[in-house]
Amino acid sequence: MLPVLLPFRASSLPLRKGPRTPTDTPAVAGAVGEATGAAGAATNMGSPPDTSKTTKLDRYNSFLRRLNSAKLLAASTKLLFRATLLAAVALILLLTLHYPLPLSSFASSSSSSSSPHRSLLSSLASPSPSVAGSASWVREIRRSATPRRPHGISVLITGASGFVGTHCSLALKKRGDGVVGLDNFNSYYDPSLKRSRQKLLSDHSILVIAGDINDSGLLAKLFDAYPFSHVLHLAAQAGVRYAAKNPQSYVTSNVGGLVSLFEAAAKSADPQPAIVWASSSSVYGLNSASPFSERHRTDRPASLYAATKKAGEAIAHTYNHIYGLSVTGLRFFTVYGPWGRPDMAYFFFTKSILAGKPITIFRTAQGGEVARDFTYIDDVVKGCLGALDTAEKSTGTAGGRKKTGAAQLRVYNLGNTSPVPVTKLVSILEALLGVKAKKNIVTMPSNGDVPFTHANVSLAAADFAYRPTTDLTSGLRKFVKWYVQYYGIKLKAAAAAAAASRKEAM
Ligand SMILES: O=C(O)[C@H]1O[C@H](OP(=O)(O)OP(=O)(O)OC[C@H]2O[C@@H](n3ccc(=O)[nH]c3=O)[C@H](O)[C@@H]2O)[C@H](O)[C@@H](O)[C@@H]1O
Repeated sequence: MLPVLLPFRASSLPLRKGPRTPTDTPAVAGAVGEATGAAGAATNMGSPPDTSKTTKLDRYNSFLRRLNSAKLLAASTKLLFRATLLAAVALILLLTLHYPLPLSSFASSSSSSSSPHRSLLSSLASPSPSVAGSASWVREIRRSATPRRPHGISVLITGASGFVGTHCSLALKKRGDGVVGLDNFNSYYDPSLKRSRQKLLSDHSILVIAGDINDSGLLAKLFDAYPFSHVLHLAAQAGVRYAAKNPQSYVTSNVGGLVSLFEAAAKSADPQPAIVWASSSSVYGLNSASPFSERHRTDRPASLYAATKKAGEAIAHTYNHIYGLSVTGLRFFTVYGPWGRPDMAYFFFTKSILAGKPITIFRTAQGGEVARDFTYIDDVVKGCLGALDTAEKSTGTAGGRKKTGAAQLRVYNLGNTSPVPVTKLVSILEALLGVKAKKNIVTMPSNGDVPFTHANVSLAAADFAYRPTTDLTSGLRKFVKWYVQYYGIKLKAAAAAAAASRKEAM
């Protein structure tokens, strides 16, 4: 809320308008009063005082004094008003910087331009942010969080402007559930893509709050604003190889952020929500038994990323055990699709292939193919919704004081069940883009990658009918369609340019 200013109305004071005279200033008015008084005293010595004159003079003097003190008051009031106004403007500026615009303040024009991210940037300039905790902020949250169907759920989605977060938000909203997003819009990859996703969600009346999961005050306010039945916790530092470059960011988001969220859910939320969160197939690490089953060992992570996700599963156990939080971990297997993550291979391969630039394809130390159980986003979304729908209530009391019984604790693989070599992924992309890739085949660097992943999803199939249905070619076709539309690429022209640059390089 903006501070409400109630300025004095200087004009309501009895001040004379018109040109200034010497009596307009207190110093001159005082001098006039004193001189008149001295003259009066001299007259008193010789003859009876003309009381009518002195009384008039006294009245006149006192009127002048009142007039001048009123003017002084008016002048200082004006000064105070201006200073308050200035301070208010400074405060508004400060708050705008700290709390970027909520989604609802975006222009609601549903741009059909080939590059919506550009139109979004202009809409970001629109003012009127709501401050966390203010009445209008709470109203916006309640509007977005309230389900529109009988028995609908209300979900707080962290990482809502991320890849999986965006798709899950839309799917939940579509079926009538309430959704509020939280995202810190960090710059791990192009934040304008995250803002474009936010705009997409805005167009579907989904509010995304700009904020960090490590901000426990903000989390408390969110849980105060609405009794969310569920949290879908997707905010994380993703990426396997980046962990070697920026290890601390993984600890901050995937361990610190997770604890911060569990703390708020256990102790601030009333009632405690059920939590579904994103773990990762990477927890299987050096596991060689295949396909990966939830019963397999996960104590040999190959990257710090994997180690923080594994730590998350252990932390989930603790909060479930102590506070009765209902927690479900989902081990995602290399999720891909429209609105995807630019740090992932399928995404940046596409960009490089279209630009006629070389791509690096890893092979194992033994010279074998590296393969992934690439999973299409729509299948993963179905898995997320299935997990939310079958999540039982938490059993802890508000304030995290005690639990009334054992709470649900689950973990599921969400994969595609059919690993595909990376070389095959590249040849599918080449066919879809109509461009041959320039390939550098190198031995997989030992910075966290594993040679293959392969999901056994029988547990998710049994518990919430999870059945992946999208093969890699169909899924990549949808991705490429989105990619060229989003970036405004004319595929034929791009293919011709890439072919020309290939010829040049030969
Ligand atoms: O499912 C998972 O557990 C993980 O999936 C992905 O990790 P990753 O499978 O390594 O996905 P990409 O980075 O897109 O790599 C895909 C495949 O391409 C290979 N690759 C990657 C990069 C490159 O330059 N060349 C290359 O051949 C990788 O070795 C891998 O086999 C995500 O980045 C993680 O956030 C997620 O948790």
